Amino acid sequence: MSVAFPASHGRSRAFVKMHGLRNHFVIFDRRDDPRGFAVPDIVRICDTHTGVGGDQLLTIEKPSVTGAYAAMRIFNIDGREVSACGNATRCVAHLLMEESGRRDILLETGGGLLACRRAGAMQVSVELGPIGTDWRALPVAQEVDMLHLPMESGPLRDGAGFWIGNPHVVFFVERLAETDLSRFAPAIQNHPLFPEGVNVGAAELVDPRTIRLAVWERPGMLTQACGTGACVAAFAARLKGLSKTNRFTVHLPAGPLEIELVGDMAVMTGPVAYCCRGTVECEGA
Ligand SMILES: N[C@H](CCC[C@H](N)C(=O)O)C(=O)O
Repeated sequence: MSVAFPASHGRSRAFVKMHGLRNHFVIFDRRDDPRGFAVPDIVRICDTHTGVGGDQLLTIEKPSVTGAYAAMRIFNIDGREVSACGNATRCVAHLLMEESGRRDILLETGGGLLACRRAGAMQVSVELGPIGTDWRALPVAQEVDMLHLPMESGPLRDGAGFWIGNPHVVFFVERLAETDLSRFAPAIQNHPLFPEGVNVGAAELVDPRTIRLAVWERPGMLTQACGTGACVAAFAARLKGLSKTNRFTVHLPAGPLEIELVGDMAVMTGPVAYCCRGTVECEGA
């Protein structure tokens, strides 16, 4: 089945909107469309009041590496391009597997070439990693112990930092329900040690294979789910010696993701869904 993007005319551009655990995305196919998106367009399209509404805008592009079925570019709601998004990867992989009739594809992203495969009618698995533990990868402005970051904000203490295509820090807390992330995470996200900012997770280890997680994403918002954050929380639990298992269920505000750790890779499995499709007006770039 081919994915029916509506026809684009003039300034109107066809989109498909999808969500992965309510982390929602406005997706455009640029494989045969040279027009880019200006920052004000991205901001307006992602805003529910002026556009479609989404946590990120995604574009599907022609791949530049052999073996990749397509490439995906990812833009935050402030128009800044970022290099990874786990939930978006599942959504776009699903769309492209429907288009091609394939059960697995390689998707090129700024954060690497990602192996994606069907795990159910509306379930997709993605291999994310290798997860970087070097301070230079995040990046951090100076050498620090990445498993014990030298900063704190309220209940957020003794965090760990990782690169999984994008930068994350995760803090284990006693009780997530009592952790006001929107109050304490901005000081971490904007800490001078993180010249490119960072996605900030608060995780509660419920039992050795169950984590509750909330993520304050760049550029400064709580999302209903964060796939890369879930992988990093599971990886951090193991590296910090809090758990010895390889298989975790990570419960995000909108529901669970299954994470399997294989060496320094994380295989994330979770749902995808279509929201709507249509056209939106753009100035273009
Ligand atoms: N929600 C996404 C992560 C987006 C991260 C992005 N906000 C950044 O600035 O790196 C996920 O499912 O992995």
